[in-house]
Amino acid sequence: MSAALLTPAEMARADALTIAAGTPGILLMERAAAAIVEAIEAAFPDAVRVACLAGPGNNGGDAWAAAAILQRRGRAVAVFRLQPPEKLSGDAAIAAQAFGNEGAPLAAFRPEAFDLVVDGLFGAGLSRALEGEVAGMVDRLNADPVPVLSIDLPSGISGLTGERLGMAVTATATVTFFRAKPGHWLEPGRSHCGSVTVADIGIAPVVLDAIGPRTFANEPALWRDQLRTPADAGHKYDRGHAVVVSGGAAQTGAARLAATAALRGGAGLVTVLSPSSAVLVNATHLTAVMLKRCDDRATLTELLGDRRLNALVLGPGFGVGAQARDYAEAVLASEARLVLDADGITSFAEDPAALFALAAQAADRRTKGEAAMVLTPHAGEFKRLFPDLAAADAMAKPETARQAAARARSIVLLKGRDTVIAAPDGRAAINTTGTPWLATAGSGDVLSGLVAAALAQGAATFEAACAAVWMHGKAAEMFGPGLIAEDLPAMLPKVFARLAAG
Ligand SMILES: NC(=O)C1=CN([C@@H]2O[C@H](COP(=O)(O)OP(=O)(O)OC[C@H]3O[C@@H](n4cnc5c(N)ncnc54)[C@H](OP(=O)(O)O)[C@@H]3O)[C@@H](O)[C@H]2O)[C@@H](O)CC1
Ligand SMILES: Nc1ncnc2c1ncn2[C@@H]1O[C@H](COP(=O)(O)OP(=O)(O)O)[C@@H](O)[C@H]1O
Ligand SMILES: [K+]
Repeated sequence: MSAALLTPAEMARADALTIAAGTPGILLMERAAAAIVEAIEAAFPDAVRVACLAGPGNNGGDAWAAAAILQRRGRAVAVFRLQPPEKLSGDAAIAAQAFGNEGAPLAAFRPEAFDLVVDGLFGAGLSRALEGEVAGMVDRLNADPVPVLSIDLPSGISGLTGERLGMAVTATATVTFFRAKPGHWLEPGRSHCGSVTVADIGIAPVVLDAIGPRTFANEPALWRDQLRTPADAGHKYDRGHAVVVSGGAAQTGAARLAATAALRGGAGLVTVLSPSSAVLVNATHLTAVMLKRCDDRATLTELLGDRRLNALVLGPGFGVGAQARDYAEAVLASEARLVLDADGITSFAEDPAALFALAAQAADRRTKGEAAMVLTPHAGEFKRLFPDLAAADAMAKPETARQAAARARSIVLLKGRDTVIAAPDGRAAINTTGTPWLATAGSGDVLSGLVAAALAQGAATFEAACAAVWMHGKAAEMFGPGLIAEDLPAMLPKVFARLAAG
C-alpha cells in the first residue's frame, strides 16, 4: 500500500486513529516540524533569514513548531501569522506559545527580506478560496524569486482535487506527511508543489487497513506482480497475440505505431488487420509484425475464433462510423479484451449507452466480472462519451474517471499531463511519469499498443492499463527532449531494464 494516496478526509482519519492509539497530536506536530527542518537542512542549507508564514489551524502549528527548531539551530527566523498565539487553539496554540515571541501580523511580511519562506498558511483544512490580504500576499510571494517550502500542500491547493482555490502558493518544495495526497499529483496542484517529500511522522501503515484508500500513485508497486518476464523455456504464444486494426490506405501509420509498441511491450506475436485497400501499404512497412486482411465483421469474428488472439486495439486512424461500432461489438462478443481508442471512442458519441451495454455483457462473462475493455480517451474524447461527467467542474479527476468506469463497466484511462486510470470497483491511479514531449502526434497510438501488450501477456485489465501508462511516461522521461512517437517503442528495452533494477 506504499502507493496509496490519502484524501484530506482520509488523512484526518489516519491522524485520529494514531492519536486514539496513544500518540498525542502535539507529538505528531513536532515530528512534522522536525521533518520540515530536515528538508530545509538538505535543500536550503545556506538560507539564513527564514520567514515562517503561519495560518490559523494545525498547518500554522507546524510552521510555529518548525520556526522554534530553526531558531534553536541558529537561523534568523521571523513568524508572520494570521492569528496571534492567544487566539489559536489545540496543538497549534501549544506550538505557537512555545516559540519565544508573538510573531508579526501577515501584513508586515516582505518576501524580499528573506532567503527562504516556509508556507504554513493552509494545508488539509483549506475550505474556501484565498482572498483579501492573504491572496494579495500570495501574489507578491509568487512574484518574488525567494524559494518557498510549503508544509503539507502549497497554500491554496486542494489536497483532494489539486485545484487552485482562488490563488495558490507556487512552492519550490513541499513536505507532506505519511502519504502523498491526490492534490500533489493532480494538475494544477502538481505544478505548484515543486519537489515533493513524503515524511514519516510515526503513523503506522496499519491504519490504512481501516481507511481502505481507493486512490493510488501509479507506481510499479501497484502492478509489478502482474507483468511477466519470458519464461526460460517459454513459447511466444505464452506471451499472447495482440491485434491492431488498421484504417484505410491513407491512415495506416497509427495502427503500425500501436503494433510496434505492442510487440516491444512484450506481446509474443502482433498482427495488423488491414482492409484490402491498405494491405499493400501496410505490407511494405511491416517486418516482425504480421499482417492479415480483414474487410468485414464476419472475417473479424472468424479470426477471433482463434482464442490465442487475446487483445485487440481498435480506433487509431480507423475512421469514425458504423464499421468501428460493428468491430467493437464483435470483439466484445469474443474472449479477447479490447482497447478502444481515438476514432473507436468517437464512433459511439451518439450512443455511448450501447457501448457500455456491450462492455457490461463482456465483463459479466469474465471471471469476477473483470473489465473486458480499456477506454483511452483524452479530454475531448472523454466528453463525447461522458458529457455530464466532463461538465462537472468541481469533481476531482479520479472521481470523474471512477464514475465513468463504473458506468462503462470498463477501465477508463483518462489521458493528459495527469493521466488517471480508473476501474469500475472504484480504484483510481494517478500517473507519476511523463514529460510534455508526450504531447506529440501518435503518442496516444503507442500507448494503446502498450496496453494491448500487457493485456496480451495476461495482466489484469486495470493493472495492464496502469503499467502501460507508467512505461509510456518513463520512456519519454528516459528519451528526453526531441521525442516523437516512434522513439517510444525504441526506449522500451531501457524501461524494462529500469523496472527490473527495482
Ligand atoms: N491533525 C494532526 O494531528 C496533524 C496535522 N498536521 C498538519 O495539520 C494540517 C491540517 O490542519 P487543520 O485541519 O487545522 O487545517 P489547516 O490546513 O491548518 O487550515 C484550517 C484553518 O484554516 C482556515 N481556513 C481554511 N481555508 C481558509 C481560507 N481560504 N481563508 C482563510 N482561512 C481559511 C480554517 O477556517 P474555517 O474553515 O474553520 O473557518 C481553519 O481555521 C495539515 O495540513 C498538516 O500541516 C501535521 O501537524 C501532522 C499532524
Ligand atoms: N503536457 C503533457 N505532459 C505529459 N503527458 C502528456 C502531456 N500532454 C499529453 N500527454 C500524453 O501524451 C499522450 C497523447 O495522446 P493523444 O492525445 O491520444 O495523442 P495522439 O492522438 O496524437 O496520439 C497521452 O498519453 C497523454 O497523457
Ligand atoms: K501550506
